[in-house]
Order: sequence, then C-alpha cells, then structure tokens
Amino acid sequence: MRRLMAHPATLDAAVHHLQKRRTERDNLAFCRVLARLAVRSLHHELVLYPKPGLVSRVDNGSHTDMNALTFLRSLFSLRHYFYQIAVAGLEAAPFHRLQTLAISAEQRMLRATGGINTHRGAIFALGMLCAATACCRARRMPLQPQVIRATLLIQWGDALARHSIAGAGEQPHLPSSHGQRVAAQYAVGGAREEGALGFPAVFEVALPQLQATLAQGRDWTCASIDALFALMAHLSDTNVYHRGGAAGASLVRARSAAFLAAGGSARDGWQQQALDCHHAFVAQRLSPGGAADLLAAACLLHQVGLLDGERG
Ligand SMILES: CC(C)(COP(=O)(O)OP(=O)(O)OC[C@H]1O[C@@H](n2cnc3c(N)ncnc32)[C@H](O[C@H]2O[C@H](COP(=O)(O)OP(=O)(O)OP(=O)(O)O)[C@@H](O)[C@H]2O)[C@@H]1O)[C@@H](O)C(=O)NCCC(=O)NCCS
Ligand SMILES: Nc1ncnc2[nH]cnc12
Repeated sequence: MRRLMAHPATLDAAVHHLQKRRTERDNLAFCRVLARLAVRSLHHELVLYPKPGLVSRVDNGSHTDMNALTFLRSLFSLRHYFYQIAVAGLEAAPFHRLQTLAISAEQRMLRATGGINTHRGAIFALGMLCAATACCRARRMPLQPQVIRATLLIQWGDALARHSIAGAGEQPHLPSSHGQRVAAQYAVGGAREEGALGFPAVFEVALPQLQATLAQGRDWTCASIDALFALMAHLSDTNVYHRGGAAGASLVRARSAAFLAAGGSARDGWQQQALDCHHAFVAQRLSPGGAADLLAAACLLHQVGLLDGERG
C-alpha cells in the first residue's frame, strides 16, 4: 500500500483497471438477464391462448408435426444462444459473427426438435434485438425502443440490407427456404426485409399496441393478444403465404383487423371471438408463425424498457 501511495499514477491505473473489470462483469450479468428475458418472452408467446392457428399448451393449432413440448425443447436449446449473441453485441461484433452464432443456434434447435422449424424467425429477430440492446448497454445509452432500433440500424443495417437482397443467391448450394420461395412468388417482404428495415412491425405496430392496451389498464394477456392481432393484421407473414397463398394471407389480415375494429380485448367476450378466429385458421391450416415470433420480440423490448426504468 505504501508503495502504491508513493506512485499515484500506479494507483490511478489500478483503480481504472478495477473499474473496467467491474463494468465488464456488470455487462456480462446484464447479458444473462437479457437472455433470460428473451427465453421468457418466447415462453410467454407459447402459453398465450387463444392464439389463432398457433401451438399452445391447449392444442397444436394448425400443426400436426409439433406441440408445446417441441417448443419447450427448442426454447431450452436456445438459452445459451441469446447470451452469446448479447455478449457479441456488447462489443458491436461484425454481422458475420452474429450470423455464425445464429446458424449454430438453428442447428441446435433442429437437433432438439427432430428437424422441425420452431423458432427460426425468433432466432433472427430476438437475436438481433439482444445484440442491439447489449450494444446500447455497453455504450451507456438508454435502453429505450427507438435508441435500440437506431443502434441496430447504425451498427448492422447495411449488412442486414445485403442479407435481405442476397437471399437465395447467397448460398446456391442450399435449397431456398419457404420464406425466400414465397417472397419471390408473391412479391412480399418476409423476415429478411423486416430485419433490414429495423423490425418496423415490432417497433411501430406490436410494441405500441402492447403498451396502449396496458395503459388502458388491461393485463399482460390482453396486451399480448391485441399486439398479436395487430401484427397479424399488418405483417406479410411468409409462413401464412407458404400455407395459404394470397387468399390465406387476406383472410388472416381481414379477420385480425375485424377483431381489433370490434374493440380487441376491450370487448366483452373477446375470448370467444379469438377462439372463432383460431378455429377458422385451423380449418385452413393457416399458421402466423412470423407474427408469433415478433410478438415475443415486442414483449422482450417492453421488459427491457422496464429494466431501464429500474436503473433510473
Ligand atoms: C434470416 C432468416 C430468418 C431468413 O429467413 P428466410 O427469409 O430465408 O425464410 P425462412 O427460412 O422461411 O424463415 C423465416 C422465418 O421467419 C418468420 N417470419 C415469417 N414471416 C416473417 C416476417 N414478415 N417478419 C419476420 N419474421 C417472419 C417465420 O418464422 C416462423 O415460422 C416458422 C415455421 O416456418 P416454416 O418451417 O417455413 O413453416 P412450417 O409451417 O413449419 O412448414 P411445413 O409444415 O410446411 O414444413 C415458425 O417456427 C416461426 O419461427 C419464418 O419461418 C434465416 O433463415 C437466416 O438467414 N438464417 C441464418 C442465420 C442468420 O443469418 N441470421 C442473421 C443474424 S442473427
Ligand atoms: N406458438 C407457435 N405456433 C406455431 N408456430 C410458431 N412459431 C413461433 N411460435 C409459434
């Protein structure tokens, strides 16, 4: 100690070193919390009911090859991924590193589910949002939605735009995905375009709807239902086009818009209306899986905003 006192520069360096270590430890702890919130948001989406055409604990919706257990296995396989991509976001890692993490998460998901695609859209959307949120945290910026969106676009916007344009041509040895095939056939955007634009459906549709319903004093289930219907009314969901073509997509939009126009979850008996919609989608094998993923993304951002509020 006497030696340190004799050399204030050494003391400064030691304090600086300790502070840096502490910030690193705090940031890693934040990434663990963020990863837990991502998994919790996906779990919340899974258990929400009635959810038109989608899998829940009550039934398998329009799906014959997956159930709630398949989704739980998938979720369990993703818990390290959200932490890893958040840590990569802390240091604003280049897009190709995020992509490597996402591709191996997709492979783990497929192993966990026996080859069924449960969460590909979520791996992309929640993964990018975890990276952007952690990037804001490392720079001590407020964890508010518009700040996170701007950070995502400044940091990875160009790469996301290239990823969106590249599409099938980028990996000619691989079969094109449902999303790519449908996007070309119906001239609709899909997940890649949604990412390249900074997830407008999440920031401009789902999150405002979620928060508006909460502000009206209704609970988290009502808020999530309204946000899901707002997404279904708005989104070009390639999963819906893949299963139902343009007619299926029109039906999903029209039924969802009608639910909201009738008052959404503010209306008495909304559960029966949502259930009727569920049965109509199941009858036509329609499954708005893209909207389900983006609902979880909006829930994640809402929770992150609450964390920021606690930080003061
Ligand atoms: C970036 C990718 C996500 C690119 O995806 P791509 O455009 O190539 O399309 P898909 O592989 O089809 O996956 C896109 C998934 O995204 C969801 N989604 C759909 N529409 C939208 C939208 N407008 N906005 C956002 N997200 C959207 C959707 O996910 C849900 O659907 C899943 C089921 O889909 P699928 O298997 O096609 O359908 P089934 O009904 O099961 O088919 P069958 O029964 O007939 O067999 C469901 O589970 C939800 O998750 C789409 O599936 C990505 O693929 C990519 O590039 N990955 C590599 C990693 C990477 O580079 N990441 C970037 C850095 S993080
Ligand atoms: N609950 C769900 N059912 C079907 N597909 C989905 N994709 C994401 N969540 C889903």
